[in-house]
Amino acid sequence: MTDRLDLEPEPAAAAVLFGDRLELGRAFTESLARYGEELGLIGPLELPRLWTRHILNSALVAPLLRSGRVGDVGSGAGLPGLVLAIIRADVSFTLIEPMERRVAWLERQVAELGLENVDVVRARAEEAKLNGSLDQVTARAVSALRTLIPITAPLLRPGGELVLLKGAGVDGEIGSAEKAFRKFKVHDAEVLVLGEGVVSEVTRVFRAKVG
Ligand SMILES: C[S@@+](CC[C@H](N)C(=O)[O-])C[C@H]1O[C@@H](n2cnc3c(N)ncnc32)[C@H](O)[C@@H]1O
Repeated sequence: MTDRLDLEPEPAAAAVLFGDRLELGRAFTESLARYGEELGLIGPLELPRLWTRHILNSALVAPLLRSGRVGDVGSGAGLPGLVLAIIRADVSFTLIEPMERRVAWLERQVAELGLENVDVVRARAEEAKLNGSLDQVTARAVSALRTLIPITAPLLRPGGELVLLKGAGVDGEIGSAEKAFRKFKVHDAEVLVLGEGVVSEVTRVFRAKVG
């Protein structure tokens, strides 16, 4: 599989984003390229753009994290949670994922990469028994804000922050999520566009405080 993958088409951005963790980032990406399709973690069409669309897309979020405890809801293949844990060794990550096969993959990657800042919890976010304990919550490609806010916001401590990776339709999602904003006390919401002029595919983040 790796012969179909251009592992690092944007080396300057990769060096800046990963710094001295670049080798670990490459090791994770190579594992995902090798086993991701077979394990149902990543579609075959995504392999050639694994680095630009998935790894760098996740890595761009790293500077938004404060030191503390971050939960990644619906980690799946480890996006963005494992990529962020590789870059931010100073942050404690809890990867929340209900599917057994994906949890096994995440646990194996944590062991193989030697990451000491990651716990993996097998659960749906709404059943994860983490309510009110996290400083920030990330999620990528899990669901629209209208349904994502009710499962992510309760995990945060008062004043905690949502850092949700979103597509180009994020403004429409915000318009449809007003009821959830009110119910879960979401405020100071903003959309950040990360990586403009640095990478070929920018990352959009919905960031907001809760409580
Ligand atoms: C489309 S995948 C995206 C995976 C990864 N975040 C990515 O960007 O590639 C959605 C993931 O969310 C998980 N998921 C769905 N509902 C969830 C819930 N209520 N709590 C936690 N994870 C959930 C699924 O099992 C799946 O792994």
